[in-house]
Amino acid sequence: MSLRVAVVVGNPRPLSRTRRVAELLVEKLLSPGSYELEVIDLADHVDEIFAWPSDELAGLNASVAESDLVVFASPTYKATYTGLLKAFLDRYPANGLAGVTAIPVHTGADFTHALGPTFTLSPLLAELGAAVPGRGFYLALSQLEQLDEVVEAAAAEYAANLAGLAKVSAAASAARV
Ligand SMILES: Cc1cc2nc3c(=O)[nH]c(=O)nc-3n(C[C@H](O)[C@H](O)[C@H](O)COP(=O)(O)O)c2cc1C
Repeated sequence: MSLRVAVVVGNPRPLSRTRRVAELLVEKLLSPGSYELEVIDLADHVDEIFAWPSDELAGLNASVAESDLVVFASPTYKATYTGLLKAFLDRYPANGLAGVTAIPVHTGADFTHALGPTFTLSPLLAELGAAVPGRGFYLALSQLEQLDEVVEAAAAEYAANLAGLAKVSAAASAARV
C-alpha cells in the first residue's frame, strides 16, 4: 500500500524556496513510487484562511490529517513559523493530527533561529497529536548551494529515527494482540 504524504507550506509567497526544501526532503527520505504526494502551498489559500466555515480549508485540513507523513514547512518570520501556518494549524480540533508523523521544517536568513522548528513548531505539532521523529530541520539560506547534501543528511537522520521507532512500534503492537 502506498504511503500517503503531504507537504504543507506556510509561506505567503507561492512556489518558494521553502517549498522546494520540503519537497526535496520527501524525495530524499522516501523511495520513488512508494508514496503519493499532495503539496499544499498555503499561499494559494490566503483568502480563505480566516473564513469560518470554509469547505476549501476543511478539505485541506482533512486531507492532511489523513496523511501518514506530513512535512510542515515555513520560512522563519520573527524567530518562528509564519502566522499563515499557525492559522492553518489553529483550524484543527484537539488531537486533530493524531496518527500523523510530522516533520517540522524552517528556512531562515541565517543560523540565529536554527532551533525554531524544534522549539516552536514541533511542540505545536505534538500538541495536535502528531508524532515528531526527532529534531526539526532548519536550513539557512547560506546553505542553499549545498542543498542536496544538507537535505540528504537530514533525510538520513529521519530515516534512522523512523527505523528505531518501527522496532518499538512492532513490539508495542505485539503486546496488544
Ligand atoms: C517578515 C519576515 C520576517 C523574517 N524574520 C526572520 C527571522 O526572524 N529570522 C531569520 O533567520 N530570517 C527571517 N526572515 C528571512 C526569511 O526567513 C528567509 O528569507 C526565508 O528563509 C526565505 O524563504 P523563502 O525563500 O521560501 O521565502 C524573515 C523574512 C520576512 C519576510
